[in-house]
Parts: sequence; structure tokens; C-alpha cells
Amino acid sequence: MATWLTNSKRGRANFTRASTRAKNDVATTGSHRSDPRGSRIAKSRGSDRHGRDVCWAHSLSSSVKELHTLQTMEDITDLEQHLPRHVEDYLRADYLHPEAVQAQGADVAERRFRAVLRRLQLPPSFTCVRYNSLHVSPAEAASLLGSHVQQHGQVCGGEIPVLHHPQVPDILLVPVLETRVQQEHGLPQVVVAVECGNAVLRGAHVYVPGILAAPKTMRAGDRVAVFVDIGGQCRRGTVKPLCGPVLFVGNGVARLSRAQIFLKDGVTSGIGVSMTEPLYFSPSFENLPPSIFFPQNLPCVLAGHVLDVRPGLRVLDMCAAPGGKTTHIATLMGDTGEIIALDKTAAKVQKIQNNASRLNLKSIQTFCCDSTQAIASGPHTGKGHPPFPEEYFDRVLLDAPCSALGKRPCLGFPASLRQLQSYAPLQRKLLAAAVALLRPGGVLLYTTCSVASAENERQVAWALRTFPQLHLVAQEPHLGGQGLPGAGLDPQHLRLLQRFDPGSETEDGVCGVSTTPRAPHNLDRAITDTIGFFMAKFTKLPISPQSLI
Ligand SMILES: C[S@@+](CC[C@H](N)C(=O)[O-])C[C@H]1O[C@@H](n2cnc3c(N)ncnc32)[C@H](O)[C@@H]1O
Repeated sequence: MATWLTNSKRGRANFTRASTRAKNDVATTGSHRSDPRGSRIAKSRGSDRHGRDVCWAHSLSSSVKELHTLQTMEDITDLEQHLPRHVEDYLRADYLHPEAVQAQGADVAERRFRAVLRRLQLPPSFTCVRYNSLHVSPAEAASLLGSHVQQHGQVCGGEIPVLHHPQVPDILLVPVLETRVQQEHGLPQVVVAVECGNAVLRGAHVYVPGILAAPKTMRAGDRVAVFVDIGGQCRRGTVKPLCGPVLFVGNGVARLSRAQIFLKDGVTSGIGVSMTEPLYFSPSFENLPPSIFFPQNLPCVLAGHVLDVRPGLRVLDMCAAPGGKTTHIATLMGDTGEIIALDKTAAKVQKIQNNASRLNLKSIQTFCCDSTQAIASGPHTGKGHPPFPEEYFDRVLLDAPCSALGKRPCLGFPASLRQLQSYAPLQRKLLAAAVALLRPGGVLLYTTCSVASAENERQVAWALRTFPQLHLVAQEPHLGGQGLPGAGLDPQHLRLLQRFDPGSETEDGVCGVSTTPRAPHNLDRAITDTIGFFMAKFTKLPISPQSLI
């Protein structure tokens, strides 16, 4: 459980509170860990409860008893809320909307709201890694990842399973473990920025640019305690480490002295603190074979499957960078067909290209383009590059720019209310372009990594009102919950939506909170306790039987 330290001026009061925080599609990955702690590790195989092949690592000198899966009731109820008040209010309006309260009951709605606020600050229960199904079989992928976890999981000891998911064919799941490492008095205190803290909670080391404060006496090799500047009040380079509300995220070993980090001409990149005793442990995924593995959050992988692609189709990914979903789509299409990936930022387009070449994919064409302007106004001359003629694509993915209020963990949320509200108008413009570019009978998939109804259900209601030719259709696979009431959608529509809501009801009957500790191979948790994500799948009418493919 994390420890919270208050502003040093008010004394170093310790309150035991846990808290915590990837947009994006690409999950933040842990970095290389080099503290073996003497574990002897052997690998074995078995079956999970669905009879699937399971590959896991056993530590023979196991410290598994010290490990806990996330989210026991105690963990959750002790959490302190670190999201800014305006963010809480923004979400309260959705989760406690009178229709939502009426549909779920006041208690459930309130618990769900509280659970989402808390869960957004914790890392998800599992790290999800997609493997390149064009290059490896499921068994080969599990074996490769199992060996990797075996090598890079020693820091935690214990048994770290690598699990297949029964309904998502091309992913492997590795549980995130809570170590319950305690804060030790007397250790030098290093304060890091929120983004850095978020990454540490997903298994990363502390990189130099993330370090805000370190004591004058800190030397390379010192054991240090690492805190996150959740108050945003710590100036870079300060020696006084506790300069505002900070949150303990684990202990580590400094690789550099304070002078090396902060002096002019000091070190500006690389690892500053190796996290040897992180509060949450996830093995490193950094050195995985890049052509085979791609860390990606589970709902984001699901989006590729729900889009229902097959070889030979013409597919548009309107907001594609860094290319997590584009590369998945290309893989599902056997690296054939026409896959157009647009993004309005040139540097980000380069990232799509890098990821495509890393995964050896040749079918993706990238363009730097504002997708709201991607429709040809007059008769179209060129093909295969923007602007495109209307109704040119069989499939359109609109993974919209959004507030990312579903990223986890999210220790602080810097966006103002105005910024939060700025996404909806852009999403509508992009939706209008998507509808124009989709051919009748084709599929449009709209997704966000936000839990805010204004970016999700209300956008769907607007799209259905504005484009009578659009119709919601069922999603396959459908693993998430249904849409949140309150946006004017009828229950039938809500059931067709897929919402991954960190505060949603679990099979335990308690919103987002398990009353019993879970085994690290409980796959239900991978669905109920993932990032916040939303998917709406549309088709466009009129559909003649010939136009359905
Ligand atoms: C949610 S991210 C996309 C993540 C990506 N689909 C993936 O799976 O890796 C949204 C992207 O939309 C891009 N974007 C924002 N406005 C855009 C616009 N008007 N046209 C095209 N791309 C845009 C941003 O640069 C950002 O890369």
C-alpha cells in the first residue's frame, strides 16, 4: 500500500493510502530489471481453467507469499482521491446522471462512480502483450514470453503466469503484482514527475528526465525511496524533496549522484533509479523480440477484432499514430489489401511507419493528413492517397483523439475543464468525415480511451440523430459492459455498445471491487480491471445484399 506524505511544512505525517495511474493504445511497458535477488527460476507448463495452454515461471526460492494481486477490498477503500476536482465533477455528471441512477439504483451508481475514480489511479491487473500471429503460433508466443518473464521477473520472485485469453486469440496476459513494499524511514527521497510515476507503477525504472528532486548527498549506488509529485508543486532540481503532496511508489537504487543528474552538462537520459522494490511489479517487456511482440491494452486489441477485417478489404484508420491498431489490422488481414493510416502530425506518422517496419508489415500506407479534410470535394482523380472519394472504404476505424480519461494509472490529470470539453467537437467533425468515407454496408468503428459519456454515448446519440443512414450493430467479441445510461440512447442501443469501465460491476456483485483477493491467473479481472475504453460499431444503410461483404 502506498504511503502519502504531506507537505513537509505540515510535518511528515504518514497516512496509509494507496493510489495510483497508459492513452493510448500502446501500454506503457516496464523496463529492464537487473536485480535477480538470487531467485532460481524454472519454467513449467499447464492449463488454465479454460483448458488453454498456460506457460508460467516458478521461482524456487519463492517470495510469492509477500505478493498480492491488486484490488482487495482493503486496497480499494483506503485509496485517496488524487484527480482534480473539475475532473471528478466532469465524471460525476455522467455516472450520477438521473437516468444512470434510475437504471442502476442510487447505491450502485454511487459505488461505480467512486470505484472509477479510484481505479483510474491504479495500474490494471494485467499487462497485455499482442503477438504477431503471422509469425508465431500461440504456443510459440507463450513459450517465448514465458522465458522472457522468467528472466526479467526475478526481482519479484514468485510465480508469474503468462496466460492466453480464451476469447482474444492473439494476446498474452501477465498479471501486475502488488508487492506491498513498505516505505522505510531514513532512506534518501527522490521525487519524480507524474508521468514518470505513472510509468513506474506499470513496471518502469525511473529515467533521468522524470527526476524532479533528490537530496544533495545522494550518490550512485544509494538505496532511495521514490515518490511522485502528485501535487505538481515540486520544482526540478530542488534539494528539498518533500515540496508538496507526494506519493510513495517504491524503493530503488540510484544509478547516478544528484550532481550527475542536475548539474549543467549533467546526464540527461537513461535510468536514474533502478526500481528494485516497486510498489507494483510487472516484468520488463522492453527487450522482447520487436517483430513478434507489441504491448497493447486488451480493449485496444479487441478493437481490431471487432472491426471485422479480412484479406483484400480497403481499410481506413483515420487517427492512426502510433499505429497499434493499424498494425493489428494489417496482421489480421494477412498483410494484404489496402490499409491507409492517417495522422495529422508528421512526427507521429513516422511512428506508424516505424511500428509497421518493426513488425515486418508491408501493406500499410501512411499519410500525414487532417482526417476532417480527407474527403475529395470534386471528382476524384487520384486513388490510394488523400483526399479520398466519398464511400471509398469498406472499413473505417475512428480511434478518436480524446481526453484519455481511461488511461491507467493516472496519478494526476493536468487537463483543464475547457481542454476536457474541447474533444467532443473535433470528434464530431471526424465522425462526419468517417460517415462520408464509408461505403454503404461497410463498418465504422468509433473508439476512445475515455470513460466520459460526452466523448462516448453522447457522441453515438448525436451520430444516430445526425446521420439517419448509420445503424449500431453488434460487436464480436463483446467482452466489455454496455453503454452508460443518460445520453438519450435506448436500452437496445446501450447493449450494442462496448464500454470497458474500471468502475463497472464485477461478478462479485460489487462495483469494481473484489471482496476477496484474486489469484493472479483470474482472467475475468483482465476484462473488468483494464483501461477505460469505449467502442461503438456502426454500419451504413442502404444495404443491398450485394453490398454486404
Ligand atoms: C487515440 S490516438 C490514436 C492511437 C492509434 N489509433 C493507435 O492505436 O495506436 C489519436 C491520434 O489522433 C491524431 N489526430 C488528432 N486529430 C487528428 C485529425 N484531425 N486528423 C488525423 N489525426 C488526428 C493524434 O495525432 C493522435 O495520434
